Amino acid sequence: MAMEDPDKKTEVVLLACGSFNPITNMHLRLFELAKDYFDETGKYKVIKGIISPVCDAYKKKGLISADHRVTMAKLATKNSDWVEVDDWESTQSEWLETVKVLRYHHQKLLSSDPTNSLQNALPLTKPGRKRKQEPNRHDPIKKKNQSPDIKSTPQIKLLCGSDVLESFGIPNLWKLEDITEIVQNHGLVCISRAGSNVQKFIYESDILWRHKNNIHLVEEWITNDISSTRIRRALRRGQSIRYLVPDVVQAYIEKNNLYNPESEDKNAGVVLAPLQKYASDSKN
Ligand SMILES: Nc1ncnc2c1ncn2[C@@H]1O[C@H](COP(=O)(O)OP(=O)(O)OP(=O)(O)O)[C@@H](O)[C@H]1O
Ligand SMILES: NC(=O)c1ccc[n+]([C@@H]2O[C@H](COP(=O)(O)O)[C@@H](O)[C@H]2O)c1
Ligand SMILES: [Zn+2]
Repeated sequence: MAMEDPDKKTEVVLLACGSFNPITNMHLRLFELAKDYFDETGKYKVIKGIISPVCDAYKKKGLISADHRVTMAKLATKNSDWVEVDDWESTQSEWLETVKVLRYHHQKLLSSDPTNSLQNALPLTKPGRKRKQEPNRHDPIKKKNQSPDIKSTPQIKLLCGSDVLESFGIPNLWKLEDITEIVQNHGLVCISRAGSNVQKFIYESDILWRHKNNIHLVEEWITNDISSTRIRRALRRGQSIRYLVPDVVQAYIEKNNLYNPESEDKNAGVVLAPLQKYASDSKN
């Protein structure tokens, strides 16, 4: 039997995309749950977590400005030594598909990796020269053949709750090619509730079933139904949100009076960006 070599663990970066309107303790828990899961496999090492708040052009009802959402996420992760906030997606003027955010962070990891010879040979910014898609390192054989001092670029996996996975089934919300690229080239980590039917959902989808080895289901045993919607609702009703969001986030919300009936009316009656995009696609 092969001995476990800690140096040969596959490094993983977790990327969570969402509104974070506002960030809650549960969002932070997602990262801890996923990290524990990967640690326990003995095969992966989570080296970083990235929170990427969606941009304002997503047009979700009640979505307050990205500036505030990013600031709150940064406050919430100030004490974490491995989870950080990236504002690249949030500062885009148009809504971006999640797969594009994954691609961006994958490229960023490649370009920051000094041991990556592909990167040295093909500069990212070279115009008119299309980079070949970097093969992912899901092949354990390939990994074993690498010399121990050469670290492969980490894999970047999309971290989400089961509602996001199940939203793959909503018509005109996700493109099949995007779902395919996410599960085939990157991977998905889904935090699910005990007894949730994510497994059935995967079973019923040919594409998810084909790539089920790249979909990690993490069971959340200490269940917690905190959601941003409920936080905003409590705030509108003047109820306490203490212990549901970090104290610094609560203080920031109160100081800036971020959530009220008016803010909840933002984008009322506006169609969500992906629905707008793909519904018009299917008409053309
Ligand atoms: N209680 C939870 N359990 C599992 N996943 C969660 C939970 N709350 C949020 N998530 C996940 O966090 C990510 C960001 O979600 P989002 O910003 O929509 O937060 P939310 O709390 O679901 O907000 P909203 O109520 O506005 O939809 C998503 O992947 C979502 O599935
Ligand atoms: N086709 C897509 O890539 C697609 C569709 C719907 C939502 N999303 C993303 O999923 C996340 C969902 O966030 P909410 O649960 O707050 O709506 C957002 O980051 C959004 O950009 C992506
Ligand atoms: Zn949500």
